[in-house]
Amino acid sequence: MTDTTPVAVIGAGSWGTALAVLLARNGVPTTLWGRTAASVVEMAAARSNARYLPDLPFPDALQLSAALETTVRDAGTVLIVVPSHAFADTLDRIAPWIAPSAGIVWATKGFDPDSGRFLHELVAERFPAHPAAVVTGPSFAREVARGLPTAVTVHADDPAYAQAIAQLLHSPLLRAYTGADVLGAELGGAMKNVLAVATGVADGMQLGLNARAGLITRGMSEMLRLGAALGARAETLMGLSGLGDLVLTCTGDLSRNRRLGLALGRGVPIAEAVKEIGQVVESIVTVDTVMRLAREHAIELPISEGVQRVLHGEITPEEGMRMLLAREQKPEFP
Ligand SMILES: NC(=O)C1=CN([C@@H]2O[C@H](COP(=O)(O)OP(=O)(O)OC[C@H]3O[C@@H](n4cnc5c(N)ncnc54)[C@H](OP(=O)(O)O)[C@@H]3O)[C@@H](O)[C@H]2O)C=CC1
Ligand SMILES: O=C(CO)COP(=O)(O)O
Repeated sequence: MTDTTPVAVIGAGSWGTALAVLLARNGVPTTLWGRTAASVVEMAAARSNARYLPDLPFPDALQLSAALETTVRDAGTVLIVVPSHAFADTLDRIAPWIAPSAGIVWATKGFDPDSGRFLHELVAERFPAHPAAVVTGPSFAREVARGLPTAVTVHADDPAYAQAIAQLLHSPLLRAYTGADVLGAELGGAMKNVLAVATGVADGMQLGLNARAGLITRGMSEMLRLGAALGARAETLMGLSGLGDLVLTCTGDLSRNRRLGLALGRGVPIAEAVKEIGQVVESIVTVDTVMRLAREHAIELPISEGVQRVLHGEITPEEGMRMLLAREQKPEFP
């Protein structure tokens, strides 16, 4: 296995910054790249990311850069942590500079919104000869930044590569597990964002804890149904990348997707809610791909469909909840 270091973290938002700090604290030579030169200069001077992750001092060893070419050219691992809508473009931008032996790892959750494809499909098509892995699981950037105990999972077709990347991240307070189901790991991380909006809406409408638990469980069932049709392993979806992240995002108020749902459930217009959150809210684009995949495979996903219709302004949150409650009685497991 070729050297996985140094690591270039591409994307200086909350999660890219938290991962870069974690890696640097682990003694991994790491450079954090941000797309706006002025904010990189600010971060370098303040030794922190005031906009996305305030109060997290950067370790001395963490390097900052606004120069994509040199950052990528020198890297053994390019760790992409941009929002899903910028993922394909980021692959294009790193392509001229990436070393032939460097690996591509991503912590982005979602699909390519233009094509509706999985991110690993984009990576495999563009970089067939490079090792590749996805890092996912229940991990609020703010908690990782504070050094609170966290478990993530790294999936790759090549188990040795998953292990090598997990080794970089693993530390006394961050357990990094491994797996070989890239599709399943990506599906869980994408779908939980959509389902978090639904539980947020219910909580925003003060429908109670029973409703929340019912939505999480029936949401899990939607994840398993779509996963089975796409070839994901059920164990993956019941693990950190699926159930783990679903529980975190549906119940934790640090989640931006949950907060969007909470605001909608309280009657706040979507544009206002998104502006107030001020960070990426992946469900807004992810939901369309989830429903496209569901239709292609003739699978009913009533909760995800309700979220799609609410996010598109076709129905109100109240109508969405009424529709779910009015569905026919049926066995829990078909
Ligand atoms: N935050 C979290 O707790 C976790 C997030 N994730 C996932 O990580 C991904 C990134 O999220 P997160 O860091 O939270 O997002 P944030 O909203 O915190 O930050 C987004 C970052 O992406 C940058 N960005 C936006 N568009 C582009 C582009 N076209 N090219 C390069 N950079 C761009 C922004 O730059 P600028 O400021 O210049 O606009 C900003 O630095 C998402 O897919 C998310 O689901 C996964 C696990 C945990
Ligand atoms: O993916 C996350 C935690 O695992 C972050 O969730 P949000 O994007 O909803 O904030």
